[in-house]
Amino acid sequence: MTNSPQRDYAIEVVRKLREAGYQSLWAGGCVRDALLGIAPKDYDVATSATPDEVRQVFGRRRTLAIGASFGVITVLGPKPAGQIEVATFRTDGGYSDGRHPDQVQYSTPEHDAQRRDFTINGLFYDPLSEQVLDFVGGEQDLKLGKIRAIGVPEQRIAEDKLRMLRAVRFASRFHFAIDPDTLAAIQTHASEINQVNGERIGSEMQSMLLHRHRASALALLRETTLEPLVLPECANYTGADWEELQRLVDSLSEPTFATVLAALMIDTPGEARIDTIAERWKLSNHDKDRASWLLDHLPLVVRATSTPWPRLQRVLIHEGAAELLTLATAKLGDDSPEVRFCAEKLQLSAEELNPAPLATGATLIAAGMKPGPNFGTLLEQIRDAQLNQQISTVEEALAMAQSL
Ligand SMILES: Nc1ccn([C@@H]2O[C@H](COP(=O)(O)OP(=O)(O)OP(=O)(O)O)[C@@H](O)[C@H]2O)c(=O)n1
Repeated sequence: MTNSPQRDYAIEVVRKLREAGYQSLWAGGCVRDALLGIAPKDYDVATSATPDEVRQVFGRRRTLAIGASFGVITVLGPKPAGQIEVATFRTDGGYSDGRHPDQVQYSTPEHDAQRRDFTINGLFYDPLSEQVLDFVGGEQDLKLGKIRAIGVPEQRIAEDKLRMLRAVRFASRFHFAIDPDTLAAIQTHASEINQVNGERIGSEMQSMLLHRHRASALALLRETTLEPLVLPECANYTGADWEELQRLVDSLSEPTFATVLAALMIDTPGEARIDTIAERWKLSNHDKDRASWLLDHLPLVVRATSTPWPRLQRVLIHEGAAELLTLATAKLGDDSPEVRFCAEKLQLSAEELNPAPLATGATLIAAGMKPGPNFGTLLEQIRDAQLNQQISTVEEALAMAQSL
């Protein structure tokens, strides 16, 4: 694994705690990723030190205690290293809200591993001796390519129903299989995913769908029977339409979330299609508006070669144009005449593609025209004439305004 400031600091944190007499190890997702040869996006440290003791070791000014009631202290590293979450080994009590433990009891690495979701996420690693500590069979499952709940799958799901979607996310991300007992438990309890708040579901779906294995995620959502609950918009696709939807999302090249959403809704009729999902997942206005814009304007690109140029030009100068082209390319293929036409136009210089308007409201007022309700339409017509290269000077624009 290559060194990074974050990794170096995560080793340093383990060393400092060890020097102060506490047990300390890397834990969870970072161990899994490192063993898979993937650079972890963040490092979590688990320790026998209590939150107060962690703060003493690193100093109050270098720590944040936001998660202290769950045994988690954030240790702030030097700038490029970012921050490391240091969690005291714990056994969680019941989860009456399905998310937060009712009470937290400090414990040992063995017990701490048992409270985690899947075996591949239940591993510890000592970066000083380079030893893996595995109490749950996670190393074996990493080799076998298996997502297996730790202990009794029903219990792990009952503690946090979102784990059903996490299983799909990890299985699709790593191309792993969900172990039969874990899969059966998810199928039995799928309807309980409705108890999880929409925002958490949305953010889980976002990371699943942004990953390039998003087509496998869709197939797994169907297999686990979670699909009609989390993505009912796609649940009616069958046969060739279902195959086409998977092909389409698979062909998206490094899409934004809005682009994936638009792809998923491409054949869903109705004005409110994006609004419904946006409401359900509490999407940002940006994602919601952009996805709707993409769906509204895709037909213009699909007919690019017969769309009047100013109309298409308006679309291509919009800040969503690159995303629209990603969607159109996935739909039509990168050698389709329409996609090639738009891609070529996008290569034009900014001045050619988006020349400064010859006239604005202020230009018309300065020329003595009275502002009125028809000003907007007038300016649109002038802009169209300019983009069509029928006029090219302010004088011509004013003459046109006065003649309309
Ligand atoms: N519902 C959850 C969420 C998290 N965890 C545990 O907490 C660790 C960290 O969780 P998180 O950061 O959400 O996920 P990662 O496994 O780090 O995965 P990612 O790379 O997607 O962040 C997990 O590895 C797992 O051990 C869990 O048991 N149950």
